[in-house]
Amino acid sequence: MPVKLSEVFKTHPVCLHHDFIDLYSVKEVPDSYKWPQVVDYPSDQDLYDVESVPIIDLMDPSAANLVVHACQTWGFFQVTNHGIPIHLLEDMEFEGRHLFQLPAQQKLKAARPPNGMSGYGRAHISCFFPKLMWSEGFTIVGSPIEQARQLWPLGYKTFCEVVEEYKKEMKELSTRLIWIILGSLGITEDEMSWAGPKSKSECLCAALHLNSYPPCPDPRIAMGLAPHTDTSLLTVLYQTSTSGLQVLREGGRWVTVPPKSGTLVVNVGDLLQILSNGRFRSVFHRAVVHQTHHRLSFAYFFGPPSHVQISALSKLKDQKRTPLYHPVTSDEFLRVK
Ligand SMILES: C=C1C[C@]23C[C@H]1CC[C@H]2[C@@]12CCC[C@@](C)(C(=O)O1)[C@H]2[C@@H]3C(=O)O
Ligand SMILES: O=C(O)CCC(=O)C(=O)O
Ligand SMILES: [Fe+2]
Repeated sequence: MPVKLSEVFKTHPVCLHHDFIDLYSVKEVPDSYKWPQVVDYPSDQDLYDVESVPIIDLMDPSAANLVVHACQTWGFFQVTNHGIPIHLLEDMEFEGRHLFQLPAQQKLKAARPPNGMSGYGRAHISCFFPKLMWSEGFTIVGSPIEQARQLWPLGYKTFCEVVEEYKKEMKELSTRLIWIILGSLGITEDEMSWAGPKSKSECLCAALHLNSYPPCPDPRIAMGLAPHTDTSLLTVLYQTSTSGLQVLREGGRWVTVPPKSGTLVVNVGDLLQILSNGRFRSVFHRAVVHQTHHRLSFAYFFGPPSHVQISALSKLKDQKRTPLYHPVTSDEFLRVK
């Protein structure tokens, strides 16, 4: 049964108004936010971790090989020389802080409706966990104007301009990265025209999600964003200078991805795992919080058009590998997930 993305969360509405707590004003972590076993939150030690997520210079002649290797071994990598102007990252950070610093009552005016995708609210996965997460989010699917108008009836223009520019640049970078990866599998643009640079922007499914993690009185017992994998082909993440993103390694160890100015984090999503028949892995990650710093991150989820069925690429099947997953559209997949 085909289902729209917006309908997926309908039966699990994340209703904010009933039990809304303004995380910026609480002095102690309430019981509903206490998680067991959030032990290894980032310490200085983690920043010198023996193993770390690869950092790849996209101008390096061997960048393509490094990207493919990172997708196979980590499912995560950081990129430098990615072509996104630093001033745009700074502007986005400024606009993000501007948004989340608004009074709670103002932010709630742009609350995501129970059956919607866009707007202010808790993480969409929140309803699947027994405890609440120490974060707030703002999801943008399509134009941000409607929600931005609720937040700033007179001054919404700059926010929208910066967001539109950011989305445009993110789409270009994601397209470039996905073609590095597909190219390595021997896939040509004719075989997958929907992912090609010439494909119309409205064809592709993309969502921009702004995460905000307010300072937390006791980060050892709170969880910013619970362990999850992303429902995308690729995700491109900008994180501000406070660390918090952690990636799960074999053996259950969480490795921190240290923020580096001007660097972007890229990770493989579930749909690329399906498309690559398990060659590239969509890896669990989470975000922990900080006692004094307000951390932000912006995730751009790059996906196929919602009607396109994703299945193991035939070139990979030809190599006598049985398909590991059923063909699925992104909407169906999100519903099942
Ligand atoms: C296109 C997407 C991808 C979503 C749902 C929808 C809009 C917002 C995304 C996030 C953003 C925060 C983590 C996550 C796990 C969440 O709760 O909402 C993501 C989820 C997913 O990757 O599944
Ligand atoms: O805040 C972070 O670093 C992680 C965000 C994330 O995983 C997401 O938005 O999907
Ligand atoms: Fe994520």
